[in-house]
Amino acid sequence: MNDAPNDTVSHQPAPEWQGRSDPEDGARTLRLHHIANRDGADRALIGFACDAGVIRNQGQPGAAQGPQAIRQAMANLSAPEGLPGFHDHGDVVLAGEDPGPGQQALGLAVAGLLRDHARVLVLGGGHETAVGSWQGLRAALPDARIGIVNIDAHPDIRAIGAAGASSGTPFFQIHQTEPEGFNYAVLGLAAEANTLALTDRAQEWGVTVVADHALQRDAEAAFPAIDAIAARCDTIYLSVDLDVLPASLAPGVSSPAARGVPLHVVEAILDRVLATGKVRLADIVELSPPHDPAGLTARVAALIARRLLAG
Ligand SMILES: N=CN[C@@H](CCC(=O)O)C(=O)O
Ligand SMILES: [Mn+2]
Ligand SMILES: [Mn+2]
Repeated sequence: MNDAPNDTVSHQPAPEWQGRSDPEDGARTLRLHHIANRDGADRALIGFACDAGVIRNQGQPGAAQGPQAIRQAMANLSAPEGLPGFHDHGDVVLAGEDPGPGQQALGLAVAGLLRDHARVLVLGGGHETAVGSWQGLRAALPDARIGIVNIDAHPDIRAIGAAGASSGTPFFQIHQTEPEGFNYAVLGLAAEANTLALTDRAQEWGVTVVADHALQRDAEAAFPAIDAIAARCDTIYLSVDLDVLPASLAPGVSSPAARGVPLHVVEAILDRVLATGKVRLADIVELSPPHDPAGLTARVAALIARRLLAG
């Protein structure tokens, strides 16, 4: 990994992956912890231990513990058929109040990993993770038309106020950097959780929005948006904010959803996006372990991570 840009950022090496083994059942007993850090794997994992953006966004701190909790929940999941392995590159850790230096370090790391891997999965962190994820993809693919698919109750296009950039501003920041060719779809938006100013801005910027109401039974309503972005873009950055899920399943986020989009619908959306063959980069954000006492949200995040590594 590249050197951290300043002393508020450090790198925590990947932990040892450990878990259950069942040798008595023969060869096909691999779990994710068995295939972590295997030579030749073309999938990479990196964490962003940061909740500075959530705190600035008046949210609940805790997302900095997200990467470790997701890894732990992943370890004993079965290794999917056809996934030979993945490399874990540890965490970029931000200690300060400004997420910027951490996002920059994450971006450098992601860019490096994209050179050697077909897909990189980032474990956040608050949704400020997205700025680092996107910077890494842009650095690795300077000429690509990037499409962004964000599965989220919120568009996260808040203007930057006195507090500075936060977990509510990442896609505003990306739009500021590249207003031309801003290809952004938000799937699962909850009208009640966003002011009209934000939905107006989304409309003004040509953001594709599919409401949570349209995604209660199945994922059909999201397919045209996914297919259109795939047709327009060379590569897709897929971001999954766990607060899109109902609070009954994902209580451990800063801003839990009363309604939310059911997990089977989120999974069908993921499969459709992965089936485009254009996902080089994905992230899972907003897990807050202190608000997840039973570890349920981490388990849901782990299922999503497994799918994103495999698909
Ligand atoms: N990451 C973004 N989160 C939401 C949080 C809203 C809330 O705390 O109620 C947002 O900024 O819109
Ligand atoms: Mn978000
Ligand atoms: Mn959200």
